[in-house]
Amino acid sequence: MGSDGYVPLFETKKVKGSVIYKLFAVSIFVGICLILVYRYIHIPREGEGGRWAWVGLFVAELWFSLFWVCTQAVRWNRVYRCTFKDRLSQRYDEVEFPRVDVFVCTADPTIEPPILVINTVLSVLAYDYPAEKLSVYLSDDAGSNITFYALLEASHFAKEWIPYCKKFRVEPRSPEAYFLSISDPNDVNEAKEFEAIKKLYEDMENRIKRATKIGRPTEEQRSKHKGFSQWDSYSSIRDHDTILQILIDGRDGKARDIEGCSLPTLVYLAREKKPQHPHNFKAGAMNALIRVSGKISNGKIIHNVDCDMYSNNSKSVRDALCFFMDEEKGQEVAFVQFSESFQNVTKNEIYGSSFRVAIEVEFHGMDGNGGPQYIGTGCFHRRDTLCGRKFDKECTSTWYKENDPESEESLHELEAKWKVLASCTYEENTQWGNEIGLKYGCSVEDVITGLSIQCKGWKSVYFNPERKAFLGLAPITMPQTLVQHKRWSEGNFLILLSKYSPAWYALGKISFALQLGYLKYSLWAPSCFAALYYCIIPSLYLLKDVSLFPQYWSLWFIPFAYVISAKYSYSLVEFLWSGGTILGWWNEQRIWLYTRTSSYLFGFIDAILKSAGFNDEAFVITAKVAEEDVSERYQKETLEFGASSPMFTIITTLAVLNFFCFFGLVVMKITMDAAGVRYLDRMALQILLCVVMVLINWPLYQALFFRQDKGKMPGSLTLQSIGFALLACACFVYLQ
Ligand SMILES: O=c1ccn([C@@H]2O[C@H](COP(=O)(O)OP(=O)(O)O[C@H]3O[C@H](CO)[C@@H](O)[C@H](O)[C@H]3O)[C@@H](O)[C@H]2O)c(=O)[nH]1
Ligand SMILES: [Mn+2]
Repeated sequence: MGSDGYVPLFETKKVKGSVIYKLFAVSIFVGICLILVYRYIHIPREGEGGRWAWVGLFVAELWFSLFWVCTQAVRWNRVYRCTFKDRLSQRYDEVEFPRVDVFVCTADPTIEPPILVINTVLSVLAYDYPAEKLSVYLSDDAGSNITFYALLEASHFAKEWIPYCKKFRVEPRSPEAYFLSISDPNDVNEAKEFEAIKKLYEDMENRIKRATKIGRPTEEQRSKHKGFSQWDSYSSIRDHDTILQILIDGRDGKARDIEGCSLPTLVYLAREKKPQHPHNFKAGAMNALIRVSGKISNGKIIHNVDCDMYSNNSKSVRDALCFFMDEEKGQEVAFVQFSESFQNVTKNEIYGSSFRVAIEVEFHGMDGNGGPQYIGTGCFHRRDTLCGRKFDKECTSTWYKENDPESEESLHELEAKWKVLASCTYEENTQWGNEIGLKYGCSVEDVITGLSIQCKGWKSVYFNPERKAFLGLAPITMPQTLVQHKRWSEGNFLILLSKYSPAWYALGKISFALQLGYLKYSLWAPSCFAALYYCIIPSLYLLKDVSLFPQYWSLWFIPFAYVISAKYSYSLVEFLWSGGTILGWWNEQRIWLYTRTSSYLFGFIDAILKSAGFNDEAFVITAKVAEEDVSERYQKETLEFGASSPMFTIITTLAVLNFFCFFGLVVMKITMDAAGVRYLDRMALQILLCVVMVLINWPLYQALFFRQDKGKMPGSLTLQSIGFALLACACFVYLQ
């Protein structure tokens, strides 16, 4: 307790042992500098073999060093947060709590099945929060009547589900996840109710799945709600009017659950779409929700989740409020970003999609430097900062003084009146998508929006509780993983080129370390060149017998050996400390290689084309379902390739090329040539690099040459990669 009796609602702890870490980092830094010195003073003279290869390596190593500095910025000042929810409830009466508007976004009923969507919706509807203060909005960018039907079913089911959750303190409150986690309650009474609610859920699930299967709700189902009539004028996903339906009206005293308690508001919105109007993807959907919710409930807090990301802890709203409502430090907090975790990662995470180290380490580092990025889901915002308000020390917020939205008219009248807020033309000649709401024109709308908020003087908070607050779905195939990384690398690179560049615009507005933190992501895309160079050129030069690294008896060998071993052992330790496995770490290195050499290259090219005005923005949605055999292979941790793609051409060619370099020549030289041993001496690091490339690509060779299942590499790629690799080796050896 402070001297004036102030008791904080949250606590921030600095990480221990940071001095040791800093010393260690400095030692690596010295090693890196020595490597650069070595490269610089040993550049081969004009006419000597390998001069340009050497210069290229120098540039690549400079790039990696710069990148390494950015990765340090998110490790120096890590902080950890904890909240005191009991103090919150002691200090504030529930009537003093702010209204919270929850946004759930969905965009495609085939790859985001309605049953998944409503599980997420139900998990947030059942938050442990006063119902009168809670409103849930579903934005459906597909404007699908099946999703609407599913939400309608959910609105009925909620009347039983919410009281059940309260009575038995259910966790998690996504019905599907709950039923999966519990087989049978011990208590007899509870067991009865459990069976009953489970039956109710399963019946609903069957109805929804049937409707999904036939592609529309049945006539009988449609006749039960007037809202379906809005689909009469619907022509396609890209061409329909606004559909706005308030399914549960919390302001209406009649909306009660089976125990007679009031229910949260529940709204369905499909904004208007017309082929000639860009719709700006998720950012456009969020902005339409901000406006519509502003009229219906106008919560001071806006909380959003992706449709696959259910709430795993019913008290998360209270956690977030501990940050916003803290009298001393809450004033400066613009948003509270929760950690993003996934329900479907396997033990050794073959696609590296759990982002362990980012979640357990790097975001804590961003937090210590002024606040994490906004990552699009599992986040709580102040409504006014999202709408562009600048930070102002004098301005204190009183949370409970709500601006009551107008409410005399009937529901139907209101829906009709507010529809215009979600029309295509509403934003014309306004600052929406620019100074107000989420920003347009960038496929990581979340990150650029969060950055601009921080540049207005606000802080953000990262909260990573032990029991993960939100669980989503990570991609489960290689194409999905690569495409997702392409979208991210392209978006983050576009931010660097945009008005809100973390390098220029943010200068002086946020801390230097936070700038570096943002740069770490912005520089993903251009990193492709250094990575490509490093995994092609040294291997090819093995064929020419040209050494590009110091020989191992040389003193210059030491910094190389130290930096490589220190950096990788540290990265392994960090990964294990974050809860991963050794194999998981190895798999992550593979994904590191594949994303850098393919996704980031395409991300880079597309970003450049886009900023030159040649290319339209696109947002490829990650699929949340897969066929049975695909899921099975995923569970067995077998890489899934399937159809061919230009990205696969790159990664397979690289793999085969390294294999040729390794096998054809190194093996031959060492076994047949008497000078083989000497060769090994001179080329130790280069050979090591090539061997690691071959080892890490092992599963790829299997997919290319040995596997028979549907998830293997298509045969055309086998031929293509051999052809390209042979051509590259031949050109290199004979033409140069
Ligand atoms: O036109 C669109 C496209 C997408 N979405 C929704 O946006 C969410 C995220 O899309 P997803 O395909 O799942 O992308 P991910 O790569 O998994 O998402 C991460 O990266 C995105 C930015 O690239 C962020 O928006 C997300 O919040 C973040 O989880 C989903 O709920 C979609 O339904 C829309 O509402 N409208
Ligand atoms: Mn997703």
